[in-house]
Order: sequence, then structure tokens, then C-alpha cells
Amino acid sequence: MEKTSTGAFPSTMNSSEKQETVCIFGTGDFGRSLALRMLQCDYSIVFGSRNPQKSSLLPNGAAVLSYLEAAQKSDIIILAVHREHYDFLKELTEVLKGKILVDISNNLKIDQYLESNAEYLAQLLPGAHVVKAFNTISAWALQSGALDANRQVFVCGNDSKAKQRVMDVVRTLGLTPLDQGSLLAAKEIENYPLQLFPMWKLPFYLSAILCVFFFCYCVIRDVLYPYANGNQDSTFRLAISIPNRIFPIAALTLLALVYLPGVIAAILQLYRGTKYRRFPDWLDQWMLCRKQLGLVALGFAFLHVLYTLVIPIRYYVRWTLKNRTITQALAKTDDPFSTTTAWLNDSYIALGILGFFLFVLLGITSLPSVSNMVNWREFRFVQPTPWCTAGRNSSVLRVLDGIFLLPT
Ligand SMILES: NC(=O)C1=CN([C@@H]2O[C@H](COP(=O)(O)OP(=O)(O)OC[C@H]3O[C@@H](n4cnc5c(N)ncnc54)[C@H](OP(=O)(O)O)[C@@H]3O)[C@@H](O)[C@H]2O)C=CC1
Ligand SMILES: [Cu+2]
Repeated sequence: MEKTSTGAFPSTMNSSEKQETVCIFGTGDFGRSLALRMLQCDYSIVFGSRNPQKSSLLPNGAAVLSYLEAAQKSDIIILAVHREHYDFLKELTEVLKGKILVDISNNLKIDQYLESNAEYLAQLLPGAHVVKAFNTISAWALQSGALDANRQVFVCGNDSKAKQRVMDVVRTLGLTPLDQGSLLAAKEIENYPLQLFPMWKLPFYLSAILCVFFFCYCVIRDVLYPYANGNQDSTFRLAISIPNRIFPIAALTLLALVYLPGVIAAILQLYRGTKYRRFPDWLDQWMLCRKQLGLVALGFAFLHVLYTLVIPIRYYVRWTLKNRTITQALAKTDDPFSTTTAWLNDSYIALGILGFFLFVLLGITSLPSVSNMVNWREFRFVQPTPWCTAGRNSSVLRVLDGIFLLPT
């Protein structure tokens, strides 16, 4: 294919090899970064700005016009302006009629306004087709190309043709569009970037409580009691022995908590005689963070494995063995080999290893890239989780399609 000459294109030109012209309102950080990326993907860019003459640092090849002129050049307009400044759009009502307006704005707080920014925009300009997109992608990521954190662009809008066109643009930019439905979804999409690991909070608090509780219990039993009883200093146990007792307990308790809500939910559904009613909030929250609970449990199991592997090189253990050998030698006694003990000990360790292997398998299959390769039956074979997440929001389900979570 013949390459077009390099250098600045007149922004309105549409050669056969070029993608369409896209207009970006606002020459701020996000507008510039998005324009740069779109230019790299062969789009023609026209900026709309309050001061076309004064705009600086704009990417080569983009034209800058007034808002009114820029809007006339394209039927896709990306609005890289904060919501507080949307008022100026009212003067453009006529030009924007029938055009696709892409709202990319975010807020500073969750639920800052009554309606989402995109719905507000749609009310402001009833003649335009408002589509929400791009708000979860940062300007920095667009510019640096470091999009490893998140390539997903959530898209929603009431006009399906408009939405399709925006999704095509998203795809051309090398990102993955996820259709979230109508503009009603905009509120949830606008809240995404403001959430900080929402699903990890409960698992985090639960494991903290479990660890503190069992730590206190073990300290009383293994440190304070020997001290009170025989003035014996066992504080060194705080470093390895006690943590290695807490980790497996925490791992198993959390793993049990992964499966418990499914059972409770099933009982509840049986009791109510229907699956078409919402679960109480606490149960909903609990079910939504099952995958995270499972991963934290797996983390504890890993720690337990590592802490167990170092046992033979610990001074305390080596000293005890040496001491016992010398004591036996001096006393000229010996400790006969017990096949029963050997069997018990080996099977105990073997079961531990197998259990850990199954646990890792559970964790690995919970990675979306792995679970996408197996069908529902295979998935159920590895992850025999019980029923039901019925009645829950499907977009949440899609985000969390992991293995500790059951499809509806
Ligand atoms: N920065 C980021 O990483 C991300 C930003 N967003 C969203 O993109 C939008 C723009 O963000 P960002 O580019 O960072 O913000 P900036 O402050 O850098 O840019 C905002 C632009 O809005 C234009 N504008 C129009 N009217 C006004 C006005 N009355 N007062 C001030 N500016 C006005 C200005 O362009 P001009 O001077 O040319 O008129 C200005 O450059 C926001 O809604 C933000 O939530 C979303 C995701 C990520
Ligand atoms: Cu163990």
C-alpha cells in the first residue's frame, strides 16, 4: 500500500487511506493525549478551543479552531472538558444536533452529582447522541503507551449506532471496548476510576481480624504461659513458629468463607421459594468478594509453605535434634524406629502438598485468561462452587468473572 506523505495534513482532508476526522473539544491534558494517540492511528484531528491562537503543546498535525468551527468539521466530538464547564455547549445546540458527543469526564468524588455527567450532557443537548467512553483510561497511559493496567474502555449510550461508531474508534486505538448498555450505566462507569480496590476491603479486614485474634491466642499459649509457668523465654517463637501457626488457620478459614455465602444464599432461596429476589446487602457484598477472599487465602497458604520449608535450617530445631542425639548417646539409649509414626508423618505432609496443589489450581483457574479457555462444565469440574448469584447486576458479574464466583 502506498504511504501518504508525512507532515501535517490539513485536518479536513480525508484521503482514502485516512481514518475519519474526529473533533476534540478542550486542549487540556486529556484532549492532547487522546489526539496524539488518534493521530498515530491515522485519524485527522480538529481541536475546538476557547483560544485557538493561544493553544500550545498540541500534537503535530492537529488543527485548532473555535468550538463552533471545529464542531462543523466532524460528526464525532469528544468532549475533553470538565463537567463544570459544559454550559458553553448550549450555544452550540444547533451545530451539535444529530452529532455523536463522547463524554469522557470523571468526578472528584463518588456520587458527586445526582445524575451522571453523561446524562447531564444528554439533558443539556437533547438533539445530540451522547456516548460515555474513555473515562477509565488516563491521559498519561494514552501518551506513554503504557496501557498494561487497563485496556478496557467501558462504553454506554442510548443510540446504538452512535455507540457502535465510538466502539470502532476505541478498537482502532488498540483498546478493548466493553458495551455496558444504555446511558443509565454511566453513573456506575463514572464511579469506577474513583474506587480503590473496593472488592479487597472486606477480605483485608477479615484477614486482619483473623490474624490478630490467632496471634493473641498463640502468644498467650506459647509465650506468656511458659514464661508464667517456668520463667522460660520463648519470645523467639514470635518470628516463625507463631506466624506459621496463624497462616494455615487464616488460609483455611478464609477458604471456608469463600464457599459459605453460596450455601447461605441457596438456603435463603429455598426458604423464599424464588431466586428472583435480591439478597440482603451483607450477603451481596460477601458474594461479590469471594474471588478476593480466595486469593488472600491462597496467599496465606503460600506463606505457610515457605515458613514450613525453612524449619530444618532453624537454629532452634537443629539445636533440639543435636541435643536429643547427645543425650541419647550419653545415656546409651536409643529411640527405636516406628513405622507407624513414619507413615503418619509422611501422609500428613503428602496431604498438605496435595492440598496446596489443588488450592493453587483453584487460584490459577480463577485467572480470566485461563477460565476463558475452559467451558462451563470443565470449569465446574475444577471449581465445584455451589449455586446462585441470581438477581445481581450483570455488569458487575462480567467484571468479576472469576472462578471463585459463580455464573448465574
Ligand atoms: N487527565 C486525565 O488523565 C483524564 C481526564 N478525564 C476527563 O477529561 C476531562 C478533561 O480533563 P483534563 O484534560 O485533564 O483537564 P484540563 O484542565 O487539562 O483541560 C480541560 C480543558 O477544558 C477546556 N475548557 C472549556 N471551557 C473551560 C472553562 N470554562 N474553564 C476551563 N477550561 C475549559 C480547556 O480547553 P481550551 O482552553 O482549549 O478551551 C481546558 O484545556 C475532564 O472531564 C476529566 O475528568 C478523564 C480521564 C482521564
Ligand atoms: Cu500445614
